[in-house]
Amino acid sequence: MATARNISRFWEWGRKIICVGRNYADHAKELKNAVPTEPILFLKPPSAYVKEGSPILVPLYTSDLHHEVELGVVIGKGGTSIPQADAMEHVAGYALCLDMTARDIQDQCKSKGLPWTMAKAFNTSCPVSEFIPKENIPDPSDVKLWLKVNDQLRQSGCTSQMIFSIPFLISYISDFITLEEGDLILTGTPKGVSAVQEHDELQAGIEDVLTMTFKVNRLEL
Ligand SMILES: O=C(O)/C=C/C(=O)CC(=O)C(=O)O
Ligand SMILES: [Mg+2]
Repeated sequence: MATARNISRFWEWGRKIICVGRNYADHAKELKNAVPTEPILFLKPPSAYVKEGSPILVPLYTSDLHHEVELGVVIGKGGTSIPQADAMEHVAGYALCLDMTARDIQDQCKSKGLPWTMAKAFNTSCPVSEFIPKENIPDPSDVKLWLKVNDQLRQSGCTSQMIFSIPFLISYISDFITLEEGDLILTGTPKGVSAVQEHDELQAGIEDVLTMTFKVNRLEL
């Protein structure tokens, strides 16, 4: 008999991870990019997930791995062409997420006009916290996020700074990618992204909600 899947373990479901890029003007500017007029999207595979207790692995081909702290939205009810007014009914909850990015590889991809897959979608590129039920974040448009590397504050931002809101993103994405229960949307990072090294400890948090900690290791051959 099939057992019911539990949304609080969404990372085990094998669903897609849809990421929004340059959704904070301060981050777009720090990397010398234009502020977008439409959402910029890319994907990570489910093999990108890593949970606390397991390390973030630096791919062998990068020497500039960056952290990006982001609010993740966990989809509870799937849909296509979801109206913005109904979008929040499709949210089961949230997760604190890191969009680990091989910045040197991303820069190479950008200059060659190639997709960002090697820079963004490698194993362990999506560290995630525990599932946060929707009720625990009554106003997702006013959530304070922070990230420290070895106890030094690197990122501090608020979802109120997002260019495209969560309801808008859900509606926009669902117009051409059907959203399914268990999908995760990464909503973009505020400024302060920087490089991490082997043996670093990353600590990130959502103010008044939760914190999470990850060690960085280099992938062994
Ligand atoms: O365009 C760039 O140089 C970099 C963009 C990103 O990495 C976008 C994000 O992932 C983000 O803004 O969160
Ligand atoms: Mg990102």
